[in-house]
Amino acid sequence: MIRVEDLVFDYPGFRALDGVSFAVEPHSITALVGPNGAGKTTLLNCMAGLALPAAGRVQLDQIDVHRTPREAHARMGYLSDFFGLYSELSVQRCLDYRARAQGIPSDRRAAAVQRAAERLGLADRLKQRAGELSRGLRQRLAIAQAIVHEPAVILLDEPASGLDPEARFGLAAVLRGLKDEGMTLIVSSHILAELEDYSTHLLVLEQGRILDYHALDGAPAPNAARRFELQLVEPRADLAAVLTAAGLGDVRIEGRLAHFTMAGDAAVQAALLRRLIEAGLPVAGFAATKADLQDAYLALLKDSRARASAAPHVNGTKIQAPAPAGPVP
Ligand SMILES: Nc1ncnc2c1ncn2[C@@H]1O[C@H](COP(=O)(O)OP(=O)(O)OP(=O)(O)O)[C@@H](O)[C@H]1O
Repeated sequence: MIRVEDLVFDYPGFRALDGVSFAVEPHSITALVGPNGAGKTTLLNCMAGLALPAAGRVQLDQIDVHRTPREAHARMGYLSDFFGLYSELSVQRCLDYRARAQGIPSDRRAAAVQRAAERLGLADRLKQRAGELSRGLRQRLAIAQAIVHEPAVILLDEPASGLDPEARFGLAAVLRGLKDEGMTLIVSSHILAELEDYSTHLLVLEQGRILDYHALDGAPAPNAARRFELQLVEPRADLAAVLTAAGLGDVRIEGRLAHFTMAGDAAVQAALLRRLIEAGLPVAGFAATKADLQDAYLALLKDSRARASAAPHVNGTKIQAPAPAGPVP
């Protein structure tokens, strides 16, 4: 659906994207994460055709975004991290204005405005001025503007920034809803806890390069070790010994809770549970724990930085002048 190939983007004297390649599946939500300055906004700007890369290309279906940007924009919505709204216009006029800008014919415009407002939960605010809306509703209006032309893909740069927990929760539901209706979303954010709730893929960028890109909702590999939590009715002094004797890895005990890793399918889990009960442990609960996206992300960055500092030459983000030809003095 979207294919990014060997993308390189330079600001004067500074390489912000360095050989970025990935492909986005249709009807997915890709969480784009990375430290400040990693290149997320630059990547989204390139994907939206708003910044021209020094090398590489972005394709939306078969359309080259930089060669035929208008064609691409007809199928794409984009929300900048610093979006502006016409605060004196009503919600309806804001959406109508954007619908006109997108070239939606006049006989379809009112329906497009209504549909976008409904999708974002703004149908009862159409007469209200944009400047009177709360921050959360302004964010929704900005997204409604970005999807008024029913794009297949929407790129959102930090849509949750500045929102309170309730508004962020509402935004997550909106994004899930757009995906369920068939859109493909790429969302940059620093709020990993929420991304985990609605994203299907995670793309980690650091210093202009992809550090990791994987699906979040896929079933774990059959033999992959997973983390489990065991709850007892009351603490037991022999808990660690029983778990270690059962061959479990990375055993950690906190009162009546134990965490450990193990590989294996449901039959292996059932056998372990039977063994624990036969050992006399008062088991109150036993389940695989959800992977913590934030922990995984921080571990990834730590690992990458450790590798970078160990390497003799880090591929720096400063653009180096080519080495002069000829003998080295
Ligand atoms: N106009 C510019 N001129 C020079 N360098 C720039 C310019 N805009 C961004 N940069 C640099 O490019 C790098 C990538 O910036 P970008 O804004 O894409 O990162 P980001 O991951 O979106 O950061 P943040 O999470 O802070 O929004 C940063 O080091 C930034 O300082």
